[in-house]
This record gives sequence, structure tokens and C-alpha cells, in this order.
Amino acid sequence: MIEVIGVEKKYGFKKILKGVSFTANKGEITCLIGINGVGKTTILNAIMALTPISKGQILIDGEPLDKHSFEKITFIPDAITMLPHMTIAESMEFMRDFYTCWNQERANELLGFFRLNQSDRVSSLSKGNKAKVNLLLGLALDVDYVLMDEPFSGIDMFSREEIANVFTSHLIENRGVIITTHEIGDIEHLLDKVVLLDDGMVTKEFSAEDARELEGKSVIDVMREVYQR
Ligand SMILES: Nc1ncnc2c1ncn2[C@@H]1O[C@H](COP(=O)(O)OP(=O)(O)OP(=O)(O)O)[C@@H](O)[C@H]1O
Repeated sequence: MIEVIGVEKKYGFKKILKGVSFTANKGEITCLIGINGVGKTTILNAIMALTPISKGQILIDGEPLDKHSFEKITFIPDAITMLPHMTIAESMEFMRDFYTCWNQERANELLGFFRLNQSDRVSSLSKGNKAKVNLLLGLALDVDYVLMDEPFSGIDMFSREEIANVFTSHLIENRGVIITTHEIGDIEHLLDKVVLLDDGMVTKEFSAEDARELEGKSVIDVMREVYQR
């Protein structure tokens, strides 16, 4: 389990996170939702220790973050991190050399799943295919937790569907996923937990299934209630 406990974060004098707490379980998809600038990416960066926090604690499987935490967790950012002249095959080789937890078999499977061509250069890829390569490079690592920042951002409907399909496949299976997205409609039915953020705080953390089963509400219904829009 990833536990985010009372996390505060300031940029200069501006307090972005004002005591954010939530948990994300292994084997579940947890979605962080909030308006632009509420601090979703900052939370993912904090979990990856890519940005220092001013207060609070982050635990992975009950342990505070240390260098071993990053053998359990990976971050798929919203932009591709490979150099433009690299081919997909070279990007995969780079990851294989860099990470002991690289799983070549799963990488090959993801190549087929996303119908990507290994010899294509990163610079020649469409936005949708760049997003798929980004996912491939992250999901081919044998880690327990995957953080994904806006994997659907600016991508056409068909690519969004293909990306959404990965969430129901064995390629994700028992891992814990934390995802941020504005495209709730694409993955609403796949979410286990939803964390609504507003003004630097968690305003509601709920089980998407409970909302559906017990209250007959979709995630979007709950969002409308909470944000009063
Ligand atoms: N390095 C930085 N220095 C100063 N301010 C920053 C920095 N990074 C982010 N911020 C500010 O922190 C706030 C939260 O940014 P963040 O990117 O986490 O929001 P977000 O919820 O992910 O937004 P979006 O939905 O647009 O991706 C924003 O007001 C942003 O301008």
C-alpha cells in the first residue's frame, strides 16, 4: 500500500498541498482528480521523491521512502522521456541496461498490444503512439506500483480506448496504480478508488464500486456533488 499522510508542499510562499492524506492499495486503480493546478502532479512527484515535501510522510508497504522504494515503484510522466532520435528498440535497450527489473517478455507483449513498430524513431511518433511507448517503458518494469500522470492527455478516442484496455489486461494485473486524468469517462468503469482534491486538500476519498452499487452514482455524479458544478 502507498500511504500519503498529511503531506504539505510549498513553492515559494504558495502552499500547494495543505495536508493531503490518502491510501492506494496494491491490485487497485486509484485516480486523483482535481482542477488544473490543484497539485496532482506534485503529489506524484512527492511519492517519487522528485520534489521535497514541507511536512507529512509517504510510506510504501509501511516503510518510509528510501532508495529501495524505487525498486517497487515507477512513474510514467505525461511526456516521453526518451531522446527524439532514439528508436523504440533503442529506448527499450536503454531501459533494459538501466533497470534490473526490466521484463523483456512483457515489453515485447506491450509492443504487440499497442501495435508499435520497434524501428520507429521517437521523433516520428504521433502523440498517441508516444503515450503508448511511454506506457510500454513503464509497464515493462517488474514493479508493484505504477504512477501515471495524464496518460490520456491530448490523445484521440481510439488510442484512448487502446490505452484503457491495458488496465483490464494481465499487463497491469496485481499492481497498484495511481493515475491522474481529466478523461474520467474513458476509465470510470475501471477505477477502484477515487480521491477528489480541492484547494490543496482531499475533499473526498471513495470506492467507485460503493458509489455505483450502494448509491447508484457514477464518479462524475459524485464529482458534481462535491465540486457543485
Ligand atoms: N516547480 C514549480 N515551481 C513553482 N510552482 C510550481 C512548480 N511546479 C508546480 N507549481 C505550481 O504548483 C501548482 C500545482 O501544480 P501541479 O502541476 O501539481 O498541478 P496539477 O493538478 O497536476 O495540474 P494539471 O491538471 O494542470 O496537470 C500549480 O499552481 C503550479 O503552477
